[in-house]
Amino acid sequence: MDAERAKREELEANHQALLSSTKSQELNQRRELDTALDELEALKRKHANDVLDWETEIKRKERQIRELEEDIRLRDEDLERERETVKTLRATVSQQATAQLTLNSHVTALQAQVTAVQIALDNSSNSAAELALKLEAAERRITEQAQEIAEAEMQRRRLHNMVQELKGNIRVFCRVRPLLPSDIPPSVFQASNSPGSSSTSPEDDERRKEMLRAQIAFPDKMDHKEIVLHSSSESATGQERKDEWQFTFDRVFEPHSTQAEVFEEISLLAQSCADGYNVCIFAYGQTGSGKSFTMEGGQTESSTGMIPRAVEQVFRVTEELKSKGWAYRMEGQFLEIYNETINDLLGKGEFDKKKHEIKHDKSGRTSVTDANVIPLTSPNQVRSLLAIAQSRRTVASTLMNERSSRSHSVFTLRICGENTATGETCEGSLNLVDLAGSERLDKSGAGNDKDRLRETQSINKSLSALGDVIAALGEKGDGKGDKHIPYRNSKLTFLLQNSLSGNSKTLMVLNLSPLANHLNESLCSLRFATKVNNTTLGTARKQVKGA
Ligand SMILES: Nc1ncnc2c1ncn2[C@@H]1O[C@H](COP(=O)(O)OP(=O)(O)OP(=O)(O)O)[C@@H](O)[C@H]1O
Repeated sequence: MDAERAKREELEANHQALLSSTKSQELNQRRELDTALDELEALKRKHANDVLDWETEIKRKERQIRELEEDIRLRDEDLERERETVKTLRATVSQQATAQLTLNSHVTALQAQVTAVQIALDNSSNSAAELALKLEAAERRITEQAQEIAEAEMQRRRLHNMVQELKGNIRVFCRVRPLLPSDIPPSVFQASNSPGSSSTSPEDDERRKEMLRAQIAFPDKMDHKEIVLHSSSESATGQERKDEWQFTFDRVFEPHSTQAEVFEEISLLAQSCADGYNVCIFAYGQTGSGKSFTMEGGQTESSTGMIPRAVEQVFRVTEELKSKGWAYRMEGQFLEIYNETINDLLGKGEFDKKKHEIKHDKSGRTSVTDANVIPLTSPNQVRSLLAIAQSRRTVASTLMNERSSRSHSVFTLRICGENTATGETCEGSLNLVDLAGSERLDKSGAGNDKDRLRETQSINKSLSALGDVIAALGEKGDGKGDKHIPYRNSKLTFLLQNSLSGNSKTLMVLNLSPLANHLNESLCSLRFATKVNNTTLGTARKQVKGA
């Protein structure tokens, strides 16, 4: 029994020990469990945090993905466009390539042509070189011949000049101006353009112009010395009456003659003032007949008048004579004679109020008191002086020419030369005179206007004084040595006294209007010029020519 008890006790003890060990084990396990639970809790929290972080990250990534997807979409679009462009470019490149091929074939064809042309050109330049040589030789020949012709012409002119001088020192040229558009009354054109008119052809216009023209013929086609005027009229008995007037002058210029052609004939005369002659060139004729055009000319090179051409010629000659030891001094004076009063056209101010007097000294020099005498250094300077003078000229309106010059203008170029090598000196003068219109009273429309009447009377007085002086000089040449020369009858003749007598050379250019309306005026002018032409100035007698 004891044993059983002991055993039971042992068992109880063991059970007790086991229980306590189990208890402590349980305690331990519980502690471990708590720790594990704590850890689990911490892990759970961490996990929740991690989950939150991941969710945020995922959202960010999703946004990035969306952005990337948009980017990709845009890029795809770009790519598509680029592809289209590439496609178009490929098509263009392919077209260009085709065009290039075509061009290449053209270029090849052109190169072949160029080669052919080059060969032809080489051949041509060889023949051109040969032709150039021939041309050069021909040009040389032509230049030589032209020089020979010019020398022969100069010789002819000199001989002609000598013959003229032997005949006497007064010459008369006659120049007929062309018909101007301003000569044609508007009614002529109205008639040709009126609705009822049967024809408007240029031939008809020409025929109508022909009716306005005076019948003037120039029969002498060789020497150009004759002019013939015709007129036909009806007599009181109804019969047709034909008249013809024939005149001969030293030279007759037809309407188409140029300023250069007229000057050619007077160039020797102009240059002889450098040899010490007194030269006087007058332009005579009715208003509007072309005196100012002949003497002063127009604005263009070809229409330059006798005054600027003569001045240029004198400058040229004096320049040429420098090589022969001559030195020249030139001076100019430009006067106007209006109503028998002298105006200085080179004076200062708008109007010349000074009273000028003409003086002749014993040595044959003429001077005008208080008139400006300007040293001349170049033709250009003379041109500007002429322009100043022109603007100062007295012009007034008459029925016959709107810008009618109612005064005489006298341009004087005085030239003094000295030859330092030979000791010679010479003094000459060139007077270029643009006379006032020569028409008679009734035609100029002066009848009703007192001032115009006075102008016309003084113009007529001085022109007839000029005629009388020339006639008296002619009679003196005829052997009536003591013949009185009425220089003092007009300012014009008194001013030109020394240039009209002695060794002076005088040329009168008679200007004529081409109009039938002016035929009577033209006849008066032609008769006056014939009287002058039949006069002898100087030593020899001029031959009388028929009129
Ligand atoms: N040979 C010509 N060629 C062309 N036009 C000319 C010619 N002669 C004259 N004329 C023109 O005729 C018109 C009248 O000429 P200009 O004024 O020279 O006449 P004028 O005789 O000097 O007249 P005025 O006595 O009034 O001075 C001008 O318009 C001028 O340009």
